[in-house]
Amino acid sequence: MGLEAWFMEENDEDKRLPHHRNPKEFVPLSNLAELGVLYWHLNPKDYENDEELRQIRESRGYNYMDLLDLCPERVENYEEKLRNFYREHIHADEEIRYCLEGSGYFDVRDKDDRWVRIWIKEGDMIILPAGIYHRFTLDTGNYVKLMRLFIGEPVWTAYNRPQEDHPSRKEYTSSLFGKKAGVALEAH
Ligand SMILES: CSCCC(=O)C(=O)O
Ligand SMILES: [Fe+2]
Repeated sequence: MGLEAWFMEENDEDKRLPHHRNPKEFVPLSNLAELGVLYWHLNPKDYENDEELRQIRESRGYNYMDLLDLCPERVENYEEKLRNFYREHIHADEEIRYCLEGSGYFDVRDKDDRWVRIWIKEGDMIILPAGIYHRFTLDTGNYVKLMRLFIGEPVWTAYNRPQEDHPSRKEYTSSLFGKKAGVALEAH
């Protein structure tokens, strides 16, 4: 069990297809952790009474919660939203998503700027750190229901790439590569 993630083959095929490389190149959870991506598997059937979810929310301060039922009937400007989700972007805050039904792909950039495709399914909860370049698409199942969590009043503002001067981006890259490297480069 666990989350599946892999290096993407970038081509013009439908973004909802898996885009595996040939041969497939899976990315272990430990590599995602190095990028600051956190993961839990929870029981989505009883999320209202889930003690594990309650503890995660409490320890990380996620007092805001809402549900995003990603289907044309329930979401205004559905096509436009999906297009925007798939534009490479960052946020000033963590992006916390818990999959209650369906599935989809979160793509994140690794240290070498390669796309890693993360397949989230029912019960998967992931946290993307502030400042990580990412995007989202449905898979060929065409449906997902997500819980969104946040600390305080939610801000979903997306800053499209490039954002190298954005404070959250700078903080993220220095957490990845170490502050010393950044200082050494600036001294030149
Ligand atoms: C459908 S939730 C994931 C899309 C995304 O990256 C965002 O909401 O910022
Ligand atoms: Fe996002």
